Amino acid sequence: MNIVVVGTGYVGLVTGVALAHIGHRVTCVDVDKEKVDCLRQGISPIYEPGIEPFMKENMDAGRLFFTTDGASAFREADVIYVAVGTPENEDGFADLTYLKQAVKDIAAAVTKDVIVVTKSTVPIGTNHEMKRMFAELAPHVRIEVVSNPEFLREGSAIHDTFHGDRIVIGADDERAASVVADIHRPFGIPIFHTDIRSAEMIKYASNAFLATKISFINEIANICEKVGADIEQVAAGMGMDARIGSSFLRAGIGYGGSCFPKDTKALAKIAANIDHHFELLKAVIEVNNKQQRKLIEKAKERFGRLAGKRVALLGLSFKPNTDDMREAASLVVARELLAEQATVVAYDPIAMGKAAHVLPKEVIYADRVEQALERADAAMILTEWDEFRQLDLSVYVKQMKTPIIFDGRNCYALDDVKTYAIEYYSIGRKSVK
Ligand SMILES: NC(=O)C1=CN([C@@H]2O[C@H](COP(=O)(O)OP(=O)(O)OC[C@H]3O[C@@H](n4cnc5c(N)ncnc54)[C@H](O)[C@@H]3O)[C@@H](O)[C@H]2O)C=CC1
Ligand SMILES: O=C(O)[C@H]1O[C@H](OP(=O)(O)OP(=O)(O)OC[C@H]2O[C@@H](n3ccc(=O)[nH]c3=O)[C@H](O)[C@@H]2O)[C@H](O)[C@@H](O)[C@@H]1O
Repeated sequence: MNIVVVGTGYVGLVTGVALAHIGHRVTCVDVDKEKVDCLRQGISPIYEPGIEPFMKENMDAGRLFFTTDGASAFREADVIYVAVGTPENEDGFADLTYLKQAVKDIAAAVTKDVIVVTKSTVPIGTNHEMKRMFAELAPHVRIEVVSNPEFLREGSAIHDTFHGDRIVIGADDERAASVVADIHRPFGIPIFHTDIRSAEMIKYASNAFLATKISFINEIANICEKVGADIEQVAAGMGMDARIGSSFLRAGIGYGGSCFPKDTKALAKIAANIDHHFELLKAVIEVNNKQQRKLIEKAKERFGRLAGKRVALLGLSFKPNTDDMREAASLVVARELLAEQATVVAYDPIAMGKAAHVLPKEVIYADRVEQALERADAAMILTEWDEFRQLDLSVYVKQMKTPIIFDGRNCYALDDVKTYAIEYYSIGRKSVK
């Protein structure tokens, strides 16, 4: 099958490489020339574990190509996957500018019938709007539109693509649905066939539900702190109930990333547009906004004023194993610390390059974790990188002016911390003083 993937971001690149790996001829198209130049040299513009060798293997096998020339690629395509960004608009709704441009580009180029598969997360009704646009802009060919939302996580994107829980295919046309199902069958993942609108909703509902789990466990953690219970124990005990499930019960400083924040807001907006006030989801968002500030609150309680304090920020990306800074808690924490006139020294094993573009310019960057901790009055752990989890706790004692840790990701066992002269504040657990 001759497949084209539009957009070479986290979703497009991983989808393209995976489809090439199972034997298709895949051309990935992006409007960003720099990205395409990089990709052609076998260099991934994003940090995603395992992606580069995987790319190279399929490029060398003559199955994977990268281009900015969408028109030529579209003309040859049997199936076109659309994986462009659908970021948040000013009013919280999904911005469909890139998607609509991709539709126009495809419509202007195709000369034969083709199936367009939407991987991008799009509001309910968007695939039908795309179909309408295709009918208007390219009446000479038949373009079927299939919704195939993506559920991969950054940092484990390749694993998720080959070991996902389900592949959702939303289609009006049975033939198009079966072509897309055949493409995906080699992954050996259960395929769920449904209508287009339900497929679009499955994506938003799934992300909103996972975000709800996180805000729920964070609220329980906040209560645990006040009643003397331990959130790690509580989550473990809850998770043993198969109806609840043990995943997504890690308390912390809230969810970030390119999708939960934008997709929860978009779903609330989709609901509001039809006069449904999604109170539960609004509370999930509100709880998350507060939770991202939790360590600042704790530090203020401990120090009173933060002015003049030197604070080491450990971890800048929104989660480990990615360099993605979109909606990372570090953005909120760094800004607030600087507003309180603290000095911020930051370290991240992978994301510092990207962080420097989006964090305030006053942030100082350290080359190593030890350097970030040097002479610090406090350390704040924002991302649970293995490097921090495995760090010998004596390093905090040795390097810091005062070894006071505010751990937003519960990286250390309380019993371990207690064996050092460390003051330790984490989420939903007793403080160690
Ligand atoms: N990042 C993630 O983990 C996941 C993202 N999604 C959804 O997938 C979609 C893509 O997300 P990401 O991969 O993170 O986006 P991204 O922002 O990393 O990449 C999008 C790419 O599309 C390119 N692009 C934009 N307009 C184009 C056009 N007309 N022609 C060709 N290329 C074009 C951009 O240059 C960029 O390289 C979004 O709707 C997102 O909500 C869904 C599941 C997971
Ligand atoms: O639509 C998307 O883009 C993707 O969004 C999430 O994936 P991702 O954002 O890459 O990462 P997650 O592992 O879900 O983490 C999201 C955020 O939640 C936080 N989180 C996660 C789990 C948890 O128990 N507690 C918690 O605070 C993480 O620290 C992170 O900030 C979903 O897990 C994917 O299924 C989905 O495809």
